[in-house]
Amino acid sequence: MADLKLSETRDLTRIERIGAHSHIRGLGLDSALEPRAVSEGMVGQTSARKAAGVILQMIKEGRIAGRAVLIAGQPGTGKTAIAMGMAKSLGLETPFAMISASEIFSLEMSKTEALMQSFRKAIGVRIKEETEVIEGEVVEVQIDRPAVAGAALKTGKLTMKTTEMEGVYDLGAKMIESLGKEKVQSGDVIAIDKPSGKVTKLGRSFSRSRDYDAIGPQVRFVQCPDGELQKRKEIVHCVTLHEIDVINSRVDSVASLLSCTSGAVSWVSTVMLTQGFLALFTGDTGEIRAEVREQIDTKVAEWREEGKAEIVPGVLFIDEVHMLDIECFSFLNRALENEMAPIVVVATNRGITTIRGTNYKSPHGIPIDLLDRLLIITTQPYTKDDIGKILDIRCQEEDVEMAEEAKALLTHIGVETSLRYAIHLITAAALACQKRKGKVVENEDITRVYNLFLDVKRSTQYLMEYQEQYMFSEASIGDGDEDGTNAMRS
Ligand SMILES: Nc1ncnc2c1ncn2[C@@H]1O[C@H](COP(=O)(O)OP(=O)(O)OP(=O)(O)O)[C@@H](O)[C@H]1O
Repeated sequence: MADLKLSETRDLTRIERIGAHSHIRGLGLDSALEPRAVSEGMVGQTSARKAAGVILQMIKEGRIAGRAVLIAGQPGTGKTAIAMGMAKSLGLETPFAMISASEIFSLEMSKTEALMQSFRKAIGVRIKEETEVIEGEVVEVQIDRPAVAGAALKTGKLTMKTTEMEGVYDLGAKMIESLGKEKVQSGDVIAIDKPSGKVTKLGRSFSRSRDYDAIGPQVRFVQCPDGELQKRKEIVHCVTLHEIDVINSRVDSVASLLSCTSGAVSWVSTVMLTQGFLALFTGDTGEIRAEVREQIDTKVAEWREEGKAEIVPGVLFIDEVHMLDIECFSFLNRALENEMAPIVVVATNRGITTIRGTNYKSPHGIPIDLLDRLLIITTQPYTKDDIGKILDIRCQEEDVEMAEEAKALLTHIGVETSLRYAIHLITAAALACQKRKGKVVENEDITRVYNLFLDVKRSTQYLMEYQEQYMFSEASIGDGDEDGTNAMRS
């Protein structure tokens, strides 16, 4: 059964999924943070990209925390794309958490708990751990075979050397097994992690390179290490505060975390190793008790003081931020004051609107006091040229070959309707093309799908014409603006 599941997973992962933003590979800036016209999947929107680049630089330098940025702009002007670009440009070690504000309203946990979890997913902890390793060139592996099979456990001796010294170590059955697994022989340069006994083959010693007439391309030659055989080495683990929270609430043994003094750091890695990172993704997390978090924060603060850990403030992106209510906004205000807070990037396409949970209106539906804290970046509507280029990139991303004429028509549709609608038509037109056994998407395919699927303007127009036939229709013809969209909203 387990095997079956595994092979199913493999099959599934072979299918490459194309998401709305999969063509975005960064912000497309040069080293001076100047936006390139078309780069890393990004087109136009130069001033917003440049501003995002400055924020990114602040994050990378890691010195500031608790700043908040608002990306405001009309629908489909690339707010989420810019946030994705920021995420892609951050190194793997800087956490990036992304939520849509509506996600925090659930019956399973309170809104503020959901927000708190998102905050802590965006705060990284780089934990440094010292471990002892034995590193050197193997001179000899000598295994004493028991006279009678199975009579006693195998024992043996391992002789290792560096350029300066040589040492002999007694081997137990477990070590013999590890060395056997790695096929360790004399002339190999190996490292043995002392606490776990894990053997890593670093390569073959240069001094042995003449031993062979023919050497396979996979053989790696390394220098015989110098200095002591036994060394202390630093290992770095990167986890988020949320991951530490989850592990602790799972094993429910903060006590074990707290009881570790010198070995506190290795406690994290031991739990990671024994429970595995996968443990983090299974089942519901539920609410995490405040005292668990408090204790973890105290412990992390201690590690920081001892130089064993560093905080890496990441990015928390909250899309559709106008969906948060007044309680959440007040939570955000306070959470941003915390010295470990991540950079919070929020986005909205709303104008002046009601703050959820109140009767008051405010720009973007965000209370003025929070708004005052935000660095505001605006996105601008796209030019025809930009739309054409984005559609071109999307065609490449979706592996769709499109005739120049058809691209021009699609760009025109994008200008008249919306960029999103035009992007959606790419896949549909490619299917229409496939159906007529064509290889290249032509005008006829675009026209076909344009007539099959309505854009917002035509859909509204249709509603205005046939509203009597629909239930509970309240709009009268004169209600709307030119294209009737206001009437639809009302
Ligand atoms: N400058 C850009 N370069 C490349 N692709 C872009 C750019 N701007 C937007 N896109 C693409 O256009 C589509 C719509 O953009 P996006 O979802 O980022 O808009 P948005 O401003 O977040 O919209 P909304 O306000 O409706 O959430 C996405 O597929 C996005 O990747």
